[in-house]
Amino acid sequence: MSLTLAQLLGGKKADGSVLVSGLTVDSRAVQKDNLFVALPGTKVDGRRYIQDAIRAGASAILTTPGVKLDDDSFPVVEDSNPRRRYAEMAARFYAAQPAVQVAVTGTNGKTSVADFCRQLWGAAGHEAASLGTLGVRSEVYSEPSGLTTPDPMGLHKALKKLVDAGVTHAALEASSHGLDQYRLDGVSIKAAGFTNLTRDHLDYHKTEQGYFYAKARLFGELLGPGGYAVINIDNKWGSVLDDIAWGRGLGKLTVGRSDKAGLRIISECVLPSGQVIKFAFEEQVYEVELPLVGGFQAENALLAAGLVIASGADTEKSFNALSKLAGVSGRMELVGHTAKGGSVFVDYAHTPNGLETVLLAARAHNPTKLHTVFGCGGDRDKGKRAQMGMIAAALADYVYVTDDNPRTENAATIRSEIIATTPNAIEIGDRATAIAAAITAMSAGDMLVVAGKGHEEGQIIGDQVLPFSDIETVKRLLNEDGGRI
Ligand SMILES: CC(=O)N[C@H]1[C@@H](OP(=O)(O)OP(=O)(O)OC[C@H]2O[C@@H](n3ccc(=O)[nH]c3=O)[C@H](O)[C@@H]2O)O[C@H](CO)[C@@H](O)[C@@H]1O[C@H](C)C(=O)N[C@@H](C)C(=O)N[C@H](CCC(=O)O)C(=O)O
Ligand SMILES: Nc1ncnc2c1ncn2[C@@H]1O[C@H](COP(=O)(O)OP(=O)(O)OP(=O)(O)O)[C@@H](O)[C@H]1O
Ligand SMILES: N[C@H](CCC[C@H](N)C(=O)O)C(=O)O
Ligand SMILES: [Mg+2]
Repeated sequence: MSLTLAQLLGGKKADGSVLVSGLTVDSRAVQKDNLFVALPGTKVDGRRYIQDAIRAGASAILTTPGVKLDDDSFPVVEDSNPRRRYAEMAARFYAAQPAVQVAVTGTNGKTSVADFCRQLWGAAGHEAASLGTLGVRSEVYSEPSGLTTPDPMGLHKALKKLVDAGVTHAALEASSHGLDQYRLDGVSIKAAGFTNLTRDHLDYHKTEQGYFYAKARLFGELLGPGGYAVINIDNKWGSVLDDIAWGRGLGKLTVGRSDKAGLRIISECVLPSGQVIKFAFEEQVYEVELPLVGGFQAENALLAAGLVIASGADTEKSFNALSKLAGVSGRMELVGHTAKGGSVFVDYAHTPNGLETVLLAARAHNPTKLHTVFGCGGDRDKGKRAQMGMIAAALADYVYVTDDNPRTENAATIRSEIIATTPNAIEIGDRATAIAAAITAMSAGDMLVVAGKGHEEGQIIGDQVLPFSDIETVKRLLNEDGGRI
């Protein structure tokens, strides 16, 4: 499959004889007639590899203005924002996207909301997909993913595969890195969702404002005229996005517990493995039994309902389908019970607010004692560590500090940065041993939340990924303990 460079530029002036067989940002992956996108990176300058790419068979280059090539007749597209241009070109290259697409951003809850949208559309009879941390998921086509928001070529290739397989509705996760790097700028979005914004990724964005601006691009730039902004307004940043949406004349639906929310949670009644939620929408009050644990899951489920309704789904059917939602792997997932009668949950909380939220959700079930096992990822925002330690110390009765994905950092150093604020923590570096110690210590009526890795099936140590799953580890230990799954 090849297009001309002129076609990729959307009819803008360019040599119609230059053929492009694919696009890539990595000179090492260049194949014959590929367009190489030479990007100034955060670690190295991709523009240094232009000659390598030409030697490997590239037919054209996309890069920033002012780059001099050995052969000045070689086709070069200059753009002061090459990442955005790359995303637009990737969209033209694959030229197929599901007719109804929504994107969701926020620090916590993106994967859950995207998954719930897929399920709600599925219940309405649509062929639907979700794309994000859990990969590309649909009944007809699935693939694993490396990134929450994939690189534009990977993303548009997946969207085309979904369309070819018959998918008409898709929910995409928009990570702050993805938005900041314009990965989604070629995607047509009917509605955009916001869950919340709390501390994360300050290693990359530096300040909370910088982090917010990246997320705000979804509402301020990506969502086109006629689009719908579906915003949880319980968080202060939600109101700012609400103003942005108002200023741009976008459709708006606010969600949350606030009196001002258009889709408003009135109350929740906790059940052993779910909750009854009462909520109001357009002068009507609804009551639904939601088979998901935790108030935050009610917020995510209603945001998903808001997104599917804003993008055309039937209101009553969407609300009714909430009672059939399946939990998302590794998100407040009840894995089983110990022989003595304690319950064990696996959750993906990897931010201070995420950990606080799940521990409070667990507390709402009145456990006799609350235990938690967690660590923090290496090569990621270090400021989260002391905050997560403090939160665990305040909210759990027993805290086990263990390893998450140390990546290239020293695991013991990461643990010590957490333990600095949780002095009574039990430190056990080996994650399976830490989970085993917590399970052994549990009594009847206790709860354990194993946090941080959720659905993950590997532990990243150095540049190796070793097989490891919290869910499988808990199952194995509960079996050994004589408990039930
Ligand atoms: C920090 C970050 O987001 N980095 C992204 C960024 O890379 P970079 O600018 O740092 O790349 P670099 O290493 O400096 O290299 C610059 C350029 O030179 C190229 N290069 C490099 C060497 C060479 O020999 N030839 C060559 O062409 C590279 O391909 C690159 O295009 O741009 C690259 C594409 O050009 C992305 O692949 C890369 O994502 C990396 C893989 C990554 O790990 N990103 C993570 C942090 C991420 O995006 N995570 C979010 C999750 C966040 C959340 O959950 O909230 C996600 O969406 O998954
Ligand atoms: N609405 C919410 N408010 C606060 N915490 C939440 C909320 N939703 C999820 N969480 C917490 O965040 C964890 C991750 O949830 P989820 O995977 O849906 O988020 P995400 O935004 O996709 O995360 P990532 O940034 O890794 O892609 C959950 O396991 C839970 O601990
Ligand atoms: N998308 C998140 C995932 C974190 C998961 C946690 N297990 C870790 O490794 O820090 C990030 O890249 O920050
Ligand atoms: Mg996610």
